[in-house]
Amino acid sequence: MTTTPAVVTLAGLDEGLLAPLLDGSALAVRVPGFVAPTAAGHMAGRLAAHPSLSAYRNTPELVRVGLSHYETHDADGTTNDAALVDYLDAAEQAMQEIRVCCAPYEPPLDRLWKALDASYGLERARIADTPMFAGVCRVFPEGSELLPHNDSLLRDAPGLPLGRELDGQLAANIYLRVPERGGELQLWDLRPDEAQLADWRAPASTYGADRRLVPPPACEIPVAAGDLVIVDATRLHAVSRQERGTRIGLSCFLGVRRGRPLVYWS
Ligand SMILES: O=C(O)CCC(=O)C(=O)O
Ligand SMILES: [Fe+2]
Repeated sequence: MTTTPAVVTLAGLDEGLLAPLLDGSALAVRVPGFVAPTAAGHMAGRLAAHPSLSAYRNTPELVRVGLSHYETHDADGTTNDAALVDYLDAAEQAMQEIRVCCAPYEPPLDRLWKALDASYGLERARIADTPMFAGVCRVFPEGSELLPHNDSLLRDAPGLPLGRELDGQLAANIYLRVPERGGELQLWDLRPDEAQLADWRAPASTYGADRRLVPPPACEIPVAAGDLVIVDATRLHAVSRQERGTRIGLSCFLGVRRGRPLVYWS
């Protein structure tokens, strides 16, 4: 078995930002201090007080501002048509409201998207002709965690043509507030297939693996407020328990299509 060097740290958004992930030579790319601490604190405070802050429709332990496409599925994987309509209808307004929470600072995901567009080409993912929502704000309350899982649009939304166009799926996270203890991003050098994931599935979870069954992670990134971290979402990853305090971040997926612009959504 070959091992992948864990984390590439960059001083800023350089041209080759995604190269170590696209060529599979690293598990994560990280830009420490992508958002200044004062700005990150301001955004976290505004987002944590947002009136729409609520739990995922299908994963009650996750709390967010903005809807994730993942929430438009029922437990058996079928699309919930009403949830999909709600998701698409709410997209523009939710993106605007998150930008308002960032003001007077430039919304950090907009800054990332601009840089990726300049380097690789980037467009909003669409369902039929309607742009998808992008840039969910996730709040991890004290005591919460994200079990080991991976993300694949093709698996999670088999009816969506976009899933079949993707050659890869990355996840970008910008951390705005981190707990005093816990909340590390855990990464595995593993791309488990569906049979393996089914064997590992935690009994009470709709999405994640039982930590006692999976091998120890290849690395743990102790994230700091203001950091940008991008990972290959198709590899196993998790967030350790927030032992004390909450963790707040902005997140989107980046779809990789050979010879075509990247696409982004949440
Ligand atoms: O919040 C994080 O650090 C990672 C969350 C995650 O699972 C993802 O972005 O796909
Ligand atoms: Fe994930």
